Amino acid sequence: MAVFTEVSQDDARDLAAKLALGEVRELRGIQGGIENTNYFLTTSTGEFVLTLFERLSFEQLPFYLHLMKHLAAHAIPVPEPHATPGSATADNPDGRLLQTVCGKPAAVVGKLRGKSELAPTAVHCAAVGDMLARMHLAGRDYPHMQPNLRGLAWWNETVPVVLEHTTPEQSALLKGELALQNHVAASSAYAALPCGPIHADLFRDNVMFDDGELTGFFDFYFAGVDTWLFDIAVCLNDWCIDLATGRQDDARTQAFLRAYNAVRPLAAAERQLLPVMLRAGALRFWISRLWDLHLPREASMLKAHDPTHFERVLRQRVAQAYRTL
Ligand SMILES: Nc1ncnc2c1ncn2[C@@H]1O[C@H](COP(=O)(O)OP(=O)(O)OP(=O)(O)O)[C@@H](O)[C@H]1O
Ligand SMILES: N[C@@H](CCO)C(=O)O
Repeated sequence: MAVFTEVSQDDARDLAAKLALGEVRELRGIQGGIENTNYFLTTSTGEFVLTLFERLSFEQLPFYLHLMKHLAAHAIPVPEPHATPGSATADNPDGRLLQTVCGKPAAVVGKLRGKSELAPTAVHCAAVGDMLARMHLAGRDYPHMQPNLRGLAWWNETVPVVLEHTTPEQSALLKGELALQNHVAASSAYAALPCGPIHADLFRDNVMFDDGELTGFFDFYFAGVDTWLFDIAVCLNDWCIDLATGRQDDARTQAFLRAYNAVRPLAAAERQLLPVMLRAGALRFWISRLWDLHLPREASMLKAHDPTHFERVLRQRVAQAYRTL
């Protein structure tokens, strides 16, 4: 269960008072998630999610919290972070969104309606594609900058660490794909890709649906400024594949891309680089899953995600790229 840090009723009462959320009715640890400590917090004024950040620092967090606030203000359905009343200033019109609970950085955001759709149809994929394009456009005037902290620099740092735990065939694939991504990142086509704040982890378990309606994107804590195409690739690799084999599902892929394109048409460089970006998206999560499995955090009592899933997805994407050459 994803409660690395126990929050007491007293802590919750103090926080609710500080944020003017009313009287605490219930505080319940959330099962699921592998990064942060999450609680559902019910008060006399509503339902919220309290997150204690286990890895991100006080310096890194304002980027994510202000991004959520910005997107919510642009009608993108995301959980809205709550500010300490009266903390808004001319320099910081959103107010103080970051709190401290049990010595850790923490935030309280609105609870979204619904549940994740783990077996999506083409209709769900179209809804995600449409909203992702809207989110990218809404982020264009977001004034803060923080790179994708799980981008190419992190892959270059982390691959040598995980290679100790992989077979010779896996090591060859990891090294070859990393070399390819470094080469692509230095190309003029890559430099032409449009960039902005991206979610970077928009898997099925980070989107809510209620009765068929998309009610929100959440878990923005891997967001960063990167290419919009990387966000698209991450989605296609999770929403639009056959989960058993890692193979692309053409109907769902087309539905996603058509809906995205209807809001924001893909640029020529994006069409050109989509196959290699799908490989980048698979590589990113293969690396992080290897890292989470073989270098677990001390407090982790969690079931790590299976890295071989993304090895399969990557091998499928490599084979697919050759087919389209
Ligand atoms: N704003 C929200 N509204 C409703 N439910 C939420 C919200 N935020 C989190 N949850 C619930 O809490 C669970 C865990 O949250 P989350 O996915 O953010 O975990 P995490 O450990 O921070 O991240 P990760 O998915 O990267 O492991 C979600 O699956 C969801 O059920
Ligand atoms: N979405 C990630 C988990 C961390 O957000 C994965 O499936 O590996």
